[in-house]
Amino acid sequence: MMLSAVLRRTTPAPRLFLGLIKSPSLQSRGGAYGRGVVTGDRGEPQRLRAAAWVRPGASSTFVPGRGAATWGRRGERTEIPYLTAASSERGPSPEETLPGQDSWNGVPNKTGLGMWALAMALVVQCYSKNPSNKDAALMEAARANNVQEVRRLLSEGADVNARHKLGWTALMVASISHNESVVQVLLAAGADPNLGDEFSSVYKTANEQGVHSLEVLVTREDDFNNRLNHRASFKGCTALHYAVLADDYSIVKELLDRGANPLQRNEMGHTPLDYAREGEVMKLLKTSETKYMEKQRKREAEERRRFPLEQRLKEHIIGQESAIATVGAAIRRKENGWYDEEHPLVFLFLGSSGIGKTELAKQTAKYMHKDAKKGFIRLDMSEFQERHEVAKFIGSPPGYIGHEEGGQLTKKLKQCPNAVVLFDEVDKAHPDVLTIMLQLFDEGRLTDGKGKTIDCKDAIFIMTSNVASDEIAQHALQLRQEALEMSRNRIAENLGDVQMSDKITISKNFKENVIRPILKAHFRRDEFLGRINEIVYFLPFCHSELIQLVNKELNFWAKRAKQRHNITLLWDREVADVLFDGYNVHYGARSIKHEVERRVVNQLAAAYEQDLLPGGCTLRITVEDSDKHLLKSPELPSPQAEKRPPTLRLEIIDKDSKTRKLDIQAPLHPEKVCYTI
Ligand SMILES: Nc1ncnc2c1ncn2[C@@H]1O[C@H](COP(=O)(O)OP(=O)(O)OP(=O)(O)O)[C@@H](O)[C@H]1O
Repeated sequence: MMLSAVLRRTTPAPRLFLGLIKSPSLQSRGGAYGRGVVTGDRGEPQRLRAAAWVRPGASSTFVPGRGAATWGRRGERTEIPYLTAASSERGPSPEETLPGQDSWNGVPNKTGLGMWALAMALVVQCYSKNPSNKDAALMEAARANNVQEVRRLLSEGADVNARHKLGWTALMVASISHNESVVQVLLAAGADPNLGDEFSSVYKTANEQGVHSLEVLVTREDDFNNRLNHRASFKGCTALHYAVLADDYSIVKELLDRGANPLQRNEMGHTPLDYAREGEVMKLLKTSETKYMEKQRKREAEERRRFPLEQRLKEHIIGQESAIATVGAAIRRKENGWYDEEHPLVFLFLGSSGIGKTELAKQTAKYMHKDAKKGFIRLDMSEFQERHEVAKFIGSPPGYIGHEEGGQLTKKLKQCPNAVVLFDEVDKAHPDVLTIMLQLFDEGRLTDGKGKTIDCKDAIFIMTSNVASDEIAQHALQLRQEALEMSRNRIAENLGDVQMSDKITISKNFKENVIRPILKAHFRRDEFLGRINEIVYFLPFCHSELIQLVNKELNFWAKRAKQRHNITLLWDREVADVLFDGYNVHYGARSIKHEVERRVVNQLAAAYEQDLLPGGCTLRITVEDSDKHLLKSPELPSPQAEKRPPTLRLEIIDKDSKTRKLDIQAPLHPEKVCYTI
């Protein structure tokens, strides 16, 4: 079924025939489905190709050299220009017709057959025998099974993985054409057997590239063969897919031995095995799949051991160590097969705004899926507050508006049933939506508005909520304050080596006695809470984490300054202490981002606009009156701190290391005020 979908139908109508002319003395070979090939034996002429659509039953006469094709019925002629480049060769006389023309266009030219020829003929392309482009020549040699030429071109620097402008590689061409020796030479030269074809179908590729579909068809059929269905999509097909389509055992084996991935899917989601016929090739692919899976599993396990998930997450997320540890442990259980296969993993992320809940979900999706776009589904649950919005979630039933569109969740889950799904602000969702989610978490499947069931036991569901965030923040601040007090006392009592630790963990007691009742009151359903595998707590940032966040943000802008304006941006250590003052526990890391934009980036932009920043300069951010600035912890507001707020200034470091403060005019009062924030 699958195979026949990509192989051509046997009675196509209208038919296409092609003419390839190599020299004036013409011969023709009849081909299947009306394909005609005209070849010659004199000189080293240009190769010309022409194509025309002919309805079955029409007769045709091919008149090369005069720039016209004639399709006739009992001698009537309709002339269509088609061979503009033919004049470069000594052509046959205009009236010369092709021997065997009846067979090469595949239709009888006897009387009584109507010329309802829809004929459209055109010049497609003109190739010289020795194309200056080595990569194109390599493709040609691969197609023609010219091993020596392939070797020569490779030794002269042709790119073994170069693509035809329509998307395929020489290895794909050699694989579909049964050219085993060429396949061997290409693989030995480093051809990647796992590259996917960029060619989709004739019509789609023609559309995408803005080329006539006939030109695409002719080119494709020339390099591949005309048994492939030009309506089917070949995007993502590897050389192995093509070797399987050609049912060529030796080439399939060669490719597999050289690292071809038998599990690689094309864009339609099919592996090479899906196209295999019963027999040796199918057997070989089945055993290779099993071996490859085992190898892949070992490689991934090794990778995880060397570079654990927690470490990856910490590269992007500052603090939130216990959240990272909880998520990391659950995913490790799942990856190593220590989990309940009947249910998906469900997390509830709790904490105030801007402290990394969404970021952790995103990074988890990135880790789990190479295709981060499909592998991460995010739904803002505040869009599902009304009962009727359930339909938006899973799709409307038949007869209702939007039935055809499908649901926001179901549509995306269908594309990637093992995605990481983020339900943002789940507390805002209507109870009916929660009921559907409960079914999803419980059974690991979901039925959409069209009655189709999507199995998603392998998905990871993450809900976020700000419910109880004040309680969590207060509790964390209190714990931190207690820890700080204890440290201070120990210092006062001179107890020696005291480590001031910012790290705290929420007690089990607090979770059970404070958080659970709030959640229960909110979600009103024990079974809903019961289906959550892990409730993950996100805590407000401590001092050292805030300094890291400020530096992360400044680094981001320094990178931008370098990339966009070739400006090197440096800053004093105290700058971070000043900027972290902008932290607001209700907005989390976002408040730090805004503070950096307000106090640093605004100055940079104004200085740039006022032409104060020569290209390639080095800038430093400094703190004015830094000695008057007393450090304060965000969670411990101190009354004596900062009587006069410290300001940030930009200075240029000259080549002789001398510094010069920039006089940036405040944009609203350019004549008066100096810009310092
Ligand atoms: N712990 C963190 N480490 C690094 N960056 C962070 C952290 N927390 C937040 N950010 C940054 O702050 C911004 C907002 O974070 P995020 O979207 O994860 O917040 P959230 O906790 O999901 O908040 P909300 O509930 O408002 O959606 C993002 O740009 C993110 O990169």
